Amino acid sequence: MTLSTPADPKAAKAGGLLPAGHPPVKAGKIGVMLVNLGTPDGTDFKPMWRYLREFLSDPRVIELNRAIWYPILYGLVLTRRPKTSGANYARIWNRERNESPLRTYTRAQGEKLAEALRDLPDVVVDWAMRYGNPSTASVAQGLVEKGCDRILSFPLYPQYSATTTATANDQLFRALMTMRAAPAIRSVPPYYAEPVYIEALARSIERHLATLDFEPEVVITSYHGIPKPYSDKGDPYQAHCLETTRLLREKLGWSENRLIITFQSRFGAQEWLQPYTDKTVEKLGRDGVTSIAIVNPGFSVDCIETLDEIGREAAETFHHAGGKNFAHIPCLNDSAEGMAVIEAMVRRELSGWV
Ligand SMILES: C=CC1=C(C)c2cc3[nH]c(cc4nc(cc5[nH]c(cc1n2)c(C)c5CCC(=O)O)C(CCC(=O)O)=C4C)c(C)c3C=C
Ligand SMILES: [Fe+2]
Ligand SMILES: [Fe+2]
Repeated sequence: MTLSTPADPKAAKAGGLLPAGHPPVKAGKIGVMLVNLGTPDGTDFKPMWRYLREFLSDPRVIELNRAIWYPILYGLVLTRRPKTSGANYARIWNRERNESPLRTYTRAQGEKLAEALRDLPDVVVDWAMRYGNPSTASVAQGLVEKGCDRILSFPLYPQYSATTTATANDQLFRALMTMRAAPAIRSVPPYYAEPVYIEALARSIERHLATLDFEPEVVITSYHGIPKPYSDKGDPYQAHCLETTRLLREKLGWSENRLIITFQSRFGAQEWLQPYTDKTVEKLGRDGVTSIAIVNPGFSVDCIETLDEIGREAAETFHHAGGKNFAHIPCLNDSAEGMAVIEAMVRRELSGWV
């Protein structure tokens, strides 16, 4: 069959040259997909078990040999953790929507981004999770069905780690494996040093500190940790975190003693990146520091790790160690500063496609 160049290029995009009987070809749209980590569908044992099983079965997250890990996972972790973690999630649950804050904020980011990109009529925005719902596969499929033959995926992690960014990308490509007409893919790179991100963090910190009735002597930038061996083997995550904190310190004009870096959320027995957040908070309290604030630059939205582990646990640790004033600075979430970062990254990475 000879195909001739159509007078209307849009007709070619829509499959205008197809032989009779060929299924319609949907094309011409560009999907933008925000991807966050994932979260349980409920706080009861079953949904917690399902979420933790999917998360902790990911070999990017737990690198142990499966023959060693699965008996521990199924015999120890999944028999206890769904209950204890579920109780923590219950404390921060968004009861109005019956969902976790991570999902509420990620949805809000998606909706606000769609609004901000209204000048790009061929762009369709959606949001997905690496673990749980809405799944990466279902959202990618939905975008393709809407006519997206290109998808820009945005793993919402400012600092790259194989345990987060890489596995989000893996999951998207895994979804493409079952598609006959798979879209072209671009992925937003880590943005740990982007001026728009550093500026947003600095403005957000200043704005929240101005609302406090005390001035923190020390502000901690607390990042989710990873096991130290992952870092030693070449995961650039620690370097990205150190650079974000350095640039933030520079932007705020603060000293190395005023803005410090720690790592939180240890899991399992091995050593994780240090210094640990909980130990540091305890030491500051014991050393006579009376006022501190903690900010979580590595979390795009507030979640169990920021609201409960920092907002509740770290505050308790500090008070028990003798500290007086504690503040948790919210994540960028869907604030104007936060949306400026997401929009700037997306517009830049869409170049050549729109
Ligand atoms: C070995 C285990 C884990 C690694 C490695 C890990 C890396 C990592 N995680 C985040 C971001 C988040 N983690 C969250 C929750 C969470 N993380 C782990 C374990 C590892 N994370 C567990 C078991 C959980 C579930 C909660 C619990 O049971 O303690 C979340 C919050 C999700 C939510 O629903 O609110 C985020 C976000 C990063 C950035 C990271 C490595 C850089
Ligand atoms: Fe985690
Ligand atoms: Fe935690």
